[in-house]
Parts: sequence; structure tokens; C-alpha cells
Amino acid sequence: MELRIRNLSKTYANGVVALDKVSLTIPTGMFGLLGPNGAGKSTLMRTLATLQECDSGSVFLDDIDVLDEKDEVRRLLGYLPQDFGVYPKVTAYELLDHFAVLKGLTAKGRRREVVDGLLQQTNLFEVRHQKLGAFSGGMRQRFGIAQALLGDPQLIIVDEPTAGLDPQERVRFHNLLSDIGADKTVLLSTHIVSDVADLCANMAIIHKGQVLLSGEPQKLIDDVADKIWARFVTKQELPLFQQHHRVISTRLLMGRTLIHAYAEGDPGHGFEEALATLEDVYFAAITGRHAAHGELP
Ligand SMILES: Nc1ncnc2c1ncn2[C@@H]1O[C@H](COP(=O)(O)OP(=O)(O)OP(=O)(O)O)[C@@H](O)[C@H]1O
Repeated sequence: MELRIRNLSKTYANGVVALDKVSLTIPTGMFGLLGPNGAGKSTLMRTLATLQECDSGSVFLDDIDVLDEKDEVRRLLGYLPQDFGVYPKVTAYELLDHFAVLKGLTAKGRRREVVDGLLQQTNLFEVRHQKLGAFSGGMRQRFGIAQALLGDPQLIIVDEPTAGLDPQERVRFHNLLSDIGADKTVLLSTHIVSDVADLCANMAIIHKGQVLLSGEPQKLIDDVADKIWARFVTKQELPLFQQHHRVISTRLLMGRTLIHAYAEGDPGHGFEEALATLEDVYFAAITGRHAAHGELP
């Protein structure tokens, strides 16, 4: 299914503009919504999941008016919130079975089939009789996906699901999501660039409630391909480079400081052209946004 978001805006009572005329078209497959903490991702996710009202704008899931026909959307929606809590004293099987009853799966035999199937799909079947309180972060997130998939949803929204997962668990979780994304619309919010780079056919970068960029990751990388320049600097040199170049990122590499700068042509001063990555796209977008407000030269 296709999700079309047009001019969605939300200002909280304290005056914070969380969404500022957000427009996005999200086709079937995995879509990554990338942005730093506070960008407005959760506000957008909760609005799409019919849990929160916006101020203006429209959202359609194919022909369904998401902001108006909430029951209709809920029948098609699976949602994994950012702060998905579990009851620590019940087992994975018991809780999923309970959620299945709430979803309307009242026939025992069919319910068992569905619950067992989901536990297998999320690789939790072997541990289904363990209490959720003993689950690792990765197991808990996979359980979160299992509950989100109850009722065979066509639209699946997952809000920062990989935060706090170790690398192995992240790979496992990525594989699970990518299987689901094969024929469903999956919207994944994250502040981790590699989540999007690894998984998503389409993406958007959101910052301070605004969509800065959207498109296919490779196309967005191609757009900055000859504009990213790198060099090592000393700690003492760094402020000078930040003053005279559009430095988009600085990071330590084997104890030295590697800077990436954005420039239309060779900036000289010892810079060499770098192979652009999605991380460069992300930092160029985010810092470009600051530049628009005069915070960078
Ligand atoms: N209920 C609320 N009342 C007031 N301000 C809020 C509320 N919820 C969120 N905000 C503010 O709105 C902005 C966007 O928050 P949101 O949680 O949507 O961002 P986010 O991108 O999901 O960030 P995070 O990853 O930290 O959750 C932030 O400045 C946040 O402090």
C-alpha cells in the first residue's frame, strides 16, 4: 500500500514545532525516516499510527483517510513504539497469545497457529516459554515485531527499534525487517544511518520537523558524489578548518581527527576527494540546514 503524507504540521502546547509541513510518499517496501533526536520522528509515527492528533495536513493510505478513518487504519496497521514495554513475569507465548485475543483471534486452533508462526518468524519459538523479563534487548525487540505483525498488517511502523542492540542482534533484526518489507509497507524511524543504508529502498531525512531530503539512498549519495572532501587535522587545526570550510563531520580514526567537508570544487588545503557515503548525505543535510540559519560560514 502507498502512504501519502501532505503538509502535516504539529505544534505542541509548549510552542515546540514538532512537524512543519511534512510531505512524503511512502511506497511498498522499507522506508527509512532518518533524523537526530528531537527531529519529530516519534510525533510523525504516532500520528500515522492514529495515536495522536496533528494540527493540519492530510494522510492517505491508498484511499483511506488516515486522520479520519482511524478504525480502518488500525485494522491494517502494525506498530512497534519506541518505548515498547513488556510484562516481565509472563512468557513470550502467553503475552503474544493474549495480544492475539485482543486482536480478535478468538478461535483457539487458529490462534495457536498464528502465534506459533510469528514466534518462529521472529526466531523466538525456542524461548517461547521463557519469561519476557529474562529476554535480551534484541529478543524483546523481536517480540515487539511479533506483536506488531498480529492480524497480518499491510502497514508496519517501527520507531527506533535498533537503539541499544548489539551488532549481532542488529543484523538479526535487520534480516527480520527486510523479510517483512518484501511485500508490506514498512516505515522505520532511526537516528542510525547504517539502519537505512542496509535496509531501505527509499528514505527521508527529517530535522527540526522538516523534511530536508527524500529519495533513494543511492541517488542521494550520487548527488553529493564529487562534493565530499576529507583530510586529517590536528586538534589545534580543527577550529580553523571549521571556520574556513563547510565541515560536515569530524571523527576520530585511530587516534587522529578525520574531517569531511562539503565543497562544489576542490577546496585545496590538503583535502582529498572522499568516496561519499549515506553518512555524508546525512551530515551535509543536517549541517546545511544550520547554514540556512547562518550557523556555519
Ligand atoms: N508531548 C509533548 N509536549 C511537548 N513537546 C513535545 C512532546 N512530545 C515531543 N515534544 C517535542 O517535540 C520535538 C519532537 O519530538 P519527537 O519525540 O517527535 O522527536 P524524535 O525525532 O522522535 O526524537 P527522539 O528520537 O528523541 O524521540 C522535540 O523537541 C520534543 O521535545
